[in-house]
Amino acid sequence: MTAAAVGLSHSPLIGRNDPAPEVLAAVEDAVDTARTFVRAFDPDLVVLYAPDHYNGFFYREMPPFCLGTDANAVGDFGSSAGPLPVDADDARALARGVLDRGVDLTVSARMTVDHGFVQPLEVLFGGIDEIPVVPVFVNGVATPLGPVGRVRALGAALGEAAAALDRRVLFLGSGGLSHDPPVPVLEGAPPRVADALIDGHPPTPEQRARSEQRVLEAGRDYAAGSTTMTPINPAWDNLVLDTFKSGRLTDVDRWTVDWMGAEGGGSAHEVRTWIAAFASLAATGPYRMTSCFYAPIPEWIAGFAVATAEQEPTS
Ligand SMILES: O=C(O)CCC(=O)/C=C/C=C(\O)C(=O)O
Ligand SMILES: [Fe+2]
Repeated sequence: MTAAAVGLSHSPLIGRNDPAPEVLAAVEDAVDTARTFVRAFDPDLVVLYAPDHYNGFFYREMPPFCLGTDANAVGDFGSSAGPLPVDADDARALARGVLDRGVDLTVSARMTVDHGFVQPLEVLFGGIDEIPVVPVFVNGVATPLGPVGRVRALGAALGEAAAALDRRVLFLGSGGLSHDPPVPVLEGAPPRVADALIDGHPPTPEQRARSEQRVLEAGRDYAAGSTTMTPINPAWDNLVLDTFKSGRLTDVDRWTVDWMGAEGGGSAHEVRTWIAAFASLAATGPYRMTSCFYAPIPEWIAGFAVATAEQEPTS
């Protein structure tokens, strides 16, 4: 088995509230580097770790992580809708492998996913149906959140299980570093919002358009400097990226939920997807980061990063 990893921030504001042309050009360059890396690696399976934003997972029962043997995208924020080409046999084998290694993984035979899953497939592969995937939801939004070390354990167990497949596997983590976009919170929510977060009533097109407009306005306000959101934190983002770069992944076991939220804002927990992806790669042997780009981009409400990593060649 051959493995590689990519971490890629997502934002619903990409293409809708873009930064200055020179910033956009730098991001496009970095994403191009990642695309070239992926093309050269030529994966035949993508294990995609991504969060959800109350489109597929709700408080009626909110797992810390869940592997899909089948998945359908809702098409929020202009992302593609429809089925993901899930490799159900590999998905089942990986689920068994993770459970065998003592990580209590939830499995879904009909997973609903949103832009968190779709955007990296569109950005890196040009669409959602270009490559077989095994989608793995990693909760990075809905509190309470469990210990970060368990996410590392999930990634490691899945990486070990993947090593048994005769595959070229790309572990892909989707999510921002420090960022605090307007995502609804159950605690203190008005009854109508709480009901939606618990039961997951699919929004009407008008409701979806209103919440997308809210995020767009928040991005504009944030870029203009008038906001109450937690600021993007480049120092923390660089600490996080250095952790992946150095391979000192056990450091994350000391990261607390409170610390991450205080340093990086309410959606900083999405970086759990990167932790899972790098832990999966690390479980297959030593790795090295081959590219790493970072920029704080207020227009996207994102500490935005893209990084690629490959296995160290064996001598
Ligand atoms: O307001 C809503 O109902 C949805 C908000 C939402 O989905 C925001 C998503 C933001 C990100 O995915 C992000 O910045 O990571
Ligand atoms: Fe997100």
